[in-house]
Amino acid sequence: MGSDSEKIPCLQFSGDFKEGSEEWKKMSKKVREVCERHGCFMLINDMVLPKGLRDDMIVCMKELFDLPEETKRKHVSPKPYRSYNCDCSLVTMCQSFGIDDAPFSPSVHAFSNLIETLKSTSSKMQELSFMILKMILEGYCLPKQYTWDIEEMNSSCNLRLIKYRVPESGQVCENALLPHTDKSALTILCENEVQGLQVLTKTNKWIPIKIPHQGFVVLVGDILQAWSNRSIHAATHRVMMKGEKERYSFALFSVPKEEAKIEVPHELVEDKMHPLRYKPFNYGDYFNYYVSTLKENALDLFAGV
Ligand SMILES: O=C(O)CCC(=O)C(=O)O
Ligand SMILES: [Fe+2]
Repeated sequence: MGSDSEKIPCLQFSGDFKEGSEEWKKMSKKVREVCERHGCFMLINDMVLPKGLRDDMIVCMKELFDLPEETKRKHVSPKPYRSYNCDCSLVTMCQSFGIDDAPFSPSVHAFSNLIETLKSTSSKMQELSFMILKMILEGYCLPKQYTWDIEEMNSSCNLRLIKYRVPESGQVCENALLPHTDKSALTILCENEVQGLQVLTKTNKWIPIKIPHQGFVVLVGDILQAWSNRSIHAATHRVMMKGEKERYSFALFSVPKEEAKIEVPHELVEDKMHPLRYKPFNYGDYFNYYVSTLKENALDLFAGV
C-alpha cells in the first residue's frame, strides 16, 4: 500500500461549478497539481456524466460480449486497437472492442442496439475530457490562445470496452493488462464493481485504484505529458485480476487527429529549470512509431530532446 502522499486523490466536480468561477479556478489548480504529482485522479462528477450511465454501459457491454465469437470477430478495422481483440499474446486475460469516433459506423449488427448508449456515453465523456483539459490550461495560467491546442488534443476519441476473465481457481494475475502509458492526451475510465486497476507511483510502487461507485478515473496520457514539457506525468498503469467475478471496464481516449502537431507552449519552457524536453512532432507519426515498436519509453525515444 502507498503512504498518504501516494494516495490517489478523489476530486468532485459538482454544485455551482461554472467555468471561470472562483470554485472552478481553485479546482483547476488542484487538477494541475494532481496531474503533475500522480498523473491520474479519481473523479466524481454528476453534472456532465449523469448517474446511472455506468450501469447502462455495463449492461450494454455484457450483451455485447455475450454474443457468439464469430459475430464479435466481424468487428474489424484496419486501424490498430479498433477491432475486436481476444486473447492476443500480450493480453491473455481479456477481450476488447475498440470503437472509433462518434458517430459510429457499426460493423456488427448487434452494435445497432447499443449505439445510442455508446454514442451518448462517449460524447459526454469527451465533453468532460475537454473540461479537464481547459482546467489544466487554467491551472498553468496559460493564455486563451492555447484553447486551440487542447481542442486539437480532444478532437478525436476512441472508446474501448474490455472484459477480463476470472483467473484459474484462486490465482492472482498481476498483468491481466500489461503495464503501459496511454497514447492519448487524456483517458477517462470506468469499471463494474470489480476493481483491478493499479498505478505505478513515481517511487516505483504499484498502488490499487479504488474507483468510487458511479465515479471515474482520469489518466494522463503521453500526449499531455509531451505538450506540458513533462510537467504533467503520464501514469503507467496495469490491471491485476483475482477473485471470482469478471471485470468490465470502458475507457474513452481523447486523441488528436493524426495530422496534428504537438508542440510545447513556450511559456512552459525555461532554460535552467524547465529546458525543452520534447521536439514538436506529428501525432500520427508518433502513434505509428509506437505501434511498430511497442516500446515502453516510445515517447522519449521518438520525440525526446
Ligand atoms: O481496464 C482497465 O482498467 C484499464 C484499461 C487500460 O488501461 C487501457 O485500455 O489502456
Ligand atoms: Fe491504459
